[in-house]
Amino acid sequence: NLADANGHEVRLWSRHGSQTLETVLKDVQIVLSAISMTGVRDVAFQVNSFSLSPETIFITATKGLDPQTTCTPSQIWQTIFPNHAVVVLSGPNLSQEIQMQLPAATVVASNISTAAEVVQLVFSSHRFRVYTNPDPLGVELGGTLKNVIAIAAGVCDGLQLGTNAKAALVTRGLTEIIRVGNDWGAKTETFYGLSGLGDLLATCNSPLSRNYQVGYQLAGGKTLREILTNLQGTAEGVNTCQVLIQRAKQQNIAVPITEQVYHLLQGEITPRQALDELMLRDIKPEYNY
Ligand SMILES: NC(=O)C1=CN([C@@H]2O[C@H](COP(=O)(O)OP(=O)(O)OC[C@H]3O[C@@H](n4cnc5c(N)ncnc54)[C@H](OP(=O)(O)O)[C@@H]3O)[C@@H](O)[C@H]2O)C=CC1
Ligand SMILES: O=C(CO)COP(=O)(O)O
Repeated sequence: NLADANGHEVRLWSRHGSQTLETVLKDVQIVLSAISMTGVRDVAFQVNSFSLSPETIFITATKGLDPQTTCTPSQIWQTIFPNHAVVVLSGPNLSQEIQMQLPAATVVASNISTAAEVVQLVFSSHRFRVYTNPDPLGVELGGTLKNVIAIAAGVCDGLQLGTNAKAALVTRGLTEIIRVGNDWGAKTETFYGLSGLGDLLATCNSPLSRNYQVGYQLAGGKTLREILTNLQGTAEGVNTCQVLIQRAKQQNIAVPITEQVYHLLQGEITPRQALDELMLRDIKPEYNY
């Protein structure tokens, strides 16, 4: 554990553990939430029922969107804890590689720069390089939206479409992420950083990624149900795709790759049909300058 290695006292909580959440949170200075999206609101409300110091900083590492409200996890934490600093931690951080102590970098982002700097110090080491960033929404959306593109990248590799196709998919995927992110209020530059392009590259190129695995195995002919039953951990991109489609429709944003991933996950089309749909779209300029 990175914070533990830096000499900090770290306490872990899981709903299956023997200690109550209240006991674990007694007198803590920082609360790091790395639960999957489905549990965020519920756990945040539980935490709110305990008395915490007003100085307590919340860190959120969850990469998902709330199906009811389309809110990001940090927006949920900030709404429930309006007077606390909330920091988003996100980057190209495949957990198995971090556990193997391989070198990695990440981003900690907050509207309150001093809180981001505190968190930067807690986790920084010779094997984990931590950058601060003042755009928490952009950092969070980069980590969240890339999961949908990672599903598409897994399909691309599963169908053996080649390196050119993969490069095109990932690049146009980033364009799509930026379009959604800008509309949401995030800064374009953030998506070219570690939590955007960086995490997109890691996730789209690694069989360690659960989201990539979903796409790869769909291309291999498995059903989504079969894949999710056997998957170790959560592939957030499956739910994120649904929420993203909803939001893109509301806001009238073009998200062609996400649309095909959505139809594929719904079982409405085959991976080959999704590819044809993408390739046969109307021709257009690369950018609307
Ligand atoms: N910020 C970053 O750099 C990274 C972020 N992530 C993100 O972190 C999140 C977790 O990933 P990961 O650990 O791999 O996922 P897992 O599916 O392995 O773990 C999810 C955890 O959330 C817990 N959980 C879910 N719902 C609840 C609930 N209602 N109450 C209490 N606990 C709950 C689960 O508990 P239980 O075991 O009891 O079900 C489990 O411990 C995901 O959103 C993922 O995208 C992942 C990698 C890097
Ligand atoms: O977000 C991740 C790495 O940064 C983990 O990706 P998966 O959730 O697809 O495994």
